[in-house]
Amino acid sequence: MAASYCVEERKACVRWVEKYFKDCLCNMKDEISFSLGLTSLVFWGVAEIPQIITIFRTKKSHGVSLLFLLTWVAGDICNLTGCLLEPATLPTQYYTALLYTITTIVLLLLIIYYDYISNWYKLRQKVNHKRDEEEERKQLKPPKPTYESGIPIPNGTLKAVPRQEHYYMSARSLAGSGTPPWGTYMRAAKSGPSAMESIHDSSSEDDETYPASSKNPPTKARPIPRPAVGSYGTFLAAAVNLPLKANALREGYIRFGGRKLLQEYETHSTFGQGLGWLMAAIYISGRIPQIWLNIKRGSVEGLSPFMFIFALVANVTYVGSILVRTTEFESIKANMPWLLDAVLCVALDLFIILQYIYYRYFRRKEGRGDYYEGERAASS
Ligand SMILES: NC(=[NH2+])NCCC[C@H](N)C(=O)O
Repeated sequence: MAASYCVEERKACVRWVEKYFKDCLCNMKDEISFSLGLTSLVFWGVAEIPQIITIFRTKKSHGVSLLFLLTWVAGDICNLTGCLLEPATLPTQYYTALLYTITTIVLLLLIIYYDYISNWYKLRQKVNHKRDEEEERKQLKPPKPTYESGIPIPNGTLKAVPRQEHYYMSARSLAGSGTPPWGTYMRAAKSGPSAMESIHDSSSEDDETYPASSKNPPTKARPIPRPAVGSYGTFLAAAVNLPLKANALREGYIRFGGRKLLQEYETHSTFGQGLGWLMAAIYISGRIPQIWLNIKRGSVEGLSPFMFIFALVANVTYVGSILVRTTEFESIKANMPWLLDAVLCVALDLFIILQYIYYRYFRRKEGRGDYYEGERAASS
């Protein structure tokens, strides 16, 4: 790639920055701006890691507001698109947006796992365990035969059948019916002939009849076939490709002098600006659920203060990177949603950090916070 040249400074752009960030550093101001942008990128890259660790350690996510994280993801989508469409934004802004979108999605998946999937799995295990116990108990103590209840057996003489026998027979008759188990058609369509083979295999197993007096009655649950993993692979490939495509779009804009070109297409810029303002509104309002959650719980247990400290540093350096680069009114105006958002988020993060200090160190001593209650319960 041919290095670009700063006409004003009469020197080549910094090569690696141009190569990897598509940015040209001509002078000291550009270099400071880029360093600040890079600092912001690093801080955003690590900001959510302390919260991820806290959730991993406690296996609970009750300290962080799910709504707050959802607003982050919604804001991130607007941000990414806005950065792509607004030519006045810096390349580091775009890469930062890409990075924190990924870390927030990881954090969100972790919360969904601990709050929903893991709980649901534990509950299911409990239910299964209970059912197994009940079944075991039933088998140890077979119920007394009843002669009034039960489904009449076709071709059968009207003789009294003990209840337990009815249970085995009806289960077997279901297994032997022409209806294949749920999902087997799907497996056949996905995996072709080999799947058909396995279906036949399993149905031949089903066809085996177990005498009612057999020592091993067919009480074992039949495994339900799972869908093939291929479809997840397709999804993953598409997801990985998406940022690359977005990047290509951005690269295309830049290569063809896109920043200037896009400025000529007012509609793009207006749309980018609109998304920028929407993003700012979403990000700013997103802090409210977290502040409210802290107040409601009267505690900050399970919340990592480092997430907000790092976010604060990241937002300050982000503002710095924009303002150091240019003080031209036009550029500042175009970057206004990003600047305003970062400044207001700094103020709100400061508030959350103060909340943290209050609930963690002052309220605790007063004996009203969760910590105090928890400690009291543990010591008693
Ligand atoms: N997923 C993220 N971390 N997004 C970054 C949000 C940036 C925004 N200025 C804020 O502090 O809320």
